[in-house]
Amino acid sequence: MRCCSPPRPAWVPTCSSSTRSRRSTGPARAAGTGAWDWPPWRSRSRSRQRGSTIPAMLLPDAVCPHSTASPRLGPRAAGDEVHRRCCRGQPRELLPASCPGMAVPLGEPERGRAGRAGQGRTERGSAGQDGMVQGGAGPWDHRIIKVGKDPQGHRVQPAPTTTITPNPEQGAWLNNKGAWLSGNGRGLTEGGWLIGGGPTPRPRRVPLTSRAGNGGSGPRPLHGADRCGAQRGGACSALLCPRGWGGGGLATAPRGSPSPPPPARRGVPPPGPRVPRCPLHAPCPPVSPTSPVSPYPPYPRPPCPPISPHIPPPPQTPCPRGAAPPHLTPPPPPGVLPLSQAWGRAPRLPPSPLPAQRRAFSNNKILVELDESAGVATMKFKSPPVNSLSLDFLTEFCISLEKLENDRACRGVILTSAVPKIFSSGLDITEMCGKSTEHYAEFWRAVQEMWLRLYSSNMVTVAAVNGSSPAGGCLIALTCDYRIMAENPKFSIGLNEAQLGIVAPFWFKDTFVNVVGHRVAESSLQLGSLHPAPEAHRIGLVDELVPEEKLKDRATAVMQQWLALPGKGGTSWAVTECRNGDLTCVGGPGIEAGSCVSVGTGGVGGWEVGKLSKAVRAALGCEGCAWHTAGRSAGCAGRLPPAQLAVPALLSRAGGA
Ligand SMILES: CCC/C=C/C(=O)SCCNC(=O)CCNC(=O)[C@H](O)C(C)(C)COP(=O)([O-])OP(=O)([O-])OC[C@H]1O[C@@H](n2cnc3c(N)ncnc32)[C@H](O)[C@@H]1OP(=O)([O-])[O-]
Repeated sequence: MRCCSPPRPAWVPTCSSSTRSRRSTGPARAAGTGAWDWPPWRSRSRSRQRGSTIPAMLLPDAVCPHSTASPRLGPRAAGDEVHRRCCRGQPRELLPASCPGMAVPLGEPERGRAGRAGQGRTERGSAGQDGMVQGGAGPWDHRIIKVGKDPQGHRVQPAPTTTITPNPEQGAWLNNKGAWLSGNGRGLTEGGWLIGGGPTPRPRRVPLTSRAGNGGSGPRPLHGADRCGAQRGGACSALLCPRGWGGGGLATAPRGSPSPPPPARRGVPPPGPRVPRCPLHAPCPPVSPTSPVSPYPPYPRPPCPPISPHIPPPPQTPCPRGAAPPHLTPPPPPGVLPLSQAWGRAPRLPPSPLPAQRRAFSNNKILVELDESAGVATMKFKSPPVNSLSLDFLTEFCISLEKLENDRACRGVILTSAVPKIFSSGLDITEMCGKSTEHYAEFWRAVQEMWLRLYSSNMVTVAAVNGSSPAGGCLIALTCDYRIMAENPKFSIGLNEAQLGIVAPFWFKDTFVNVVGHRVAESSLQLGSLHPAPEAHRIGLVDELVPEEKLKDRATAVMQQWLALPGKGGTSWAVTECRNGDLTCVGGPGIEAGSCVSVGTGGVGGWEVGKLSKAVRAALGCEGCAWHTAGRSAGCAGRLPPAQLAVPALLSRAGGA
């Protein structure tokens, strides 16, 4: 603990009276009382300033209580020692009168020597100047009075005395406020003012061994070594050391001596200890706990956590991307678990097939259901009571068929009825009587358009006849590629126009002949027969009979069979287009587009060229075509002459069938 250290004003000089007493000549204002003639600029003359100290001998010589702590030492020595330790740095007037240190001079007085003008440099030994460095009694007690000159040498108003404290451990200087001081090469500065001392150590100023090499073999003689504070009993101070470590700056350090410490930055402690600073003297004593070494208490660092010798593995987290599908993961070797099981994760199931995408659209007459995965559409007639082929029905039929034609996902169409026991009753009789001519023309164009579109469709067409199908209904079934009829004797099918007193158009007849043959067709057409399902199957009017409940599945199976053939739907016939009365083959499997050119004017119906005679094919100019279907455009259908006249006329022009 520190004793005798009451607080004092910062500007009050410390213990300077005793150090000045020996050489001062001026009278003391309050001799024996400890009063000070201070500050010096208040004195009338400089001589009075220099003599305004109280001789230490005049201080009361009492017994310091600290002297009892050192029985080995005498009263004076003990008091000196105690004062050095405990009472240093305190003004005399604040010390107790009983302290023997009051009667003990605190070391040799160090008077500043006037520096050269303009440099602000002060050196010891020049008493009576502004700068004054006073060697303290202890290693940390060095008092410096501001020189009263700015770094440019101009005389300025002196500032209060500043007490600096060297910190050998940290290699820096502290003022009495605990702030770090810096040096400018000519002395320590504080706030830009030179506060005394000689040149302070510069950064990395290596001992001048090179100078020794230039001027001699050994180190240069010490300059002012007798004034070294360490030799006087105190520790070496860089400021007071005559060897240049802050004091004289003229000596050369011996070889191998440690480098001088870099100048401490204000507020930034230099790294690492710097003792000893003087290579000639003993290391500075350890810092006394009572010394104002560092204003900052040691920062209590928290203890480091114990290091466990075993570092547990990180927790296993499932891979966000998951494992590869099983079908892509090679099977592990025998006896080795797959990674999915080793990681405790269930294997990923194979990707399920895409759900069947179904689309449906309907109108008032027809319901269309398209299975995109199968590429098959189902057209269900829903025009009760008998699915008669009215103008509206035919129009809706053509629109729905065209939609499916343009849909690349559709490759086949199954035609069936949503009306029980009735597939279609044929042409709507009400459309053919009591109407205008324009209506008749429109109706017949619609009938021909329906037939042409269905006959020339690139899609596979399968008729699932699930009810009676007379006349026009039979034509729809005959136009399809395949006919499956419900095995019900009550359901009948055929061209019965003769029973109505009308003649079936030639394209009705030709389509019928193409299916059942000429003789059967001739007999059936002449009689207008309706053939029950078994008979229709027997004459070849339908391809097969199946129970009604299996009609849909059978139609689907037949469709898959057809779709499995090469080419879309396995169509093997060409399509021609009628332009200005000419039939032009627009292409087909194995047939070059434009290779077939028709003859004559006027429209014709459709034929399968293979079914035509050689003369007809020669007349059409398409002998090279194995299969030929004519007529597709509406304009062609509009100019289509009556079938009864068209075919004979064409055949007669070609030279007869
Ligand atoms: C160049 C010309 C080419 C011509 C081609 C053709 O297709 S010509 C066409 C040749 N087509 C035919 O000859 C078909 C003849 N019809 C039949 O054979 C039967 O009606 C059936 C077997 C289709 C259904 O028998 P079922 O017992 O289940 O039924 P149901 O008999 O009780 O009749 C119910 C209702 O439907 C009515 N209606 C029927 N058909 C048509 C029609 N086509 N139209 C309009 N309406 C028709 C019928 O009048 C009745 O109406 P109502 O009196 O209730 O107001």
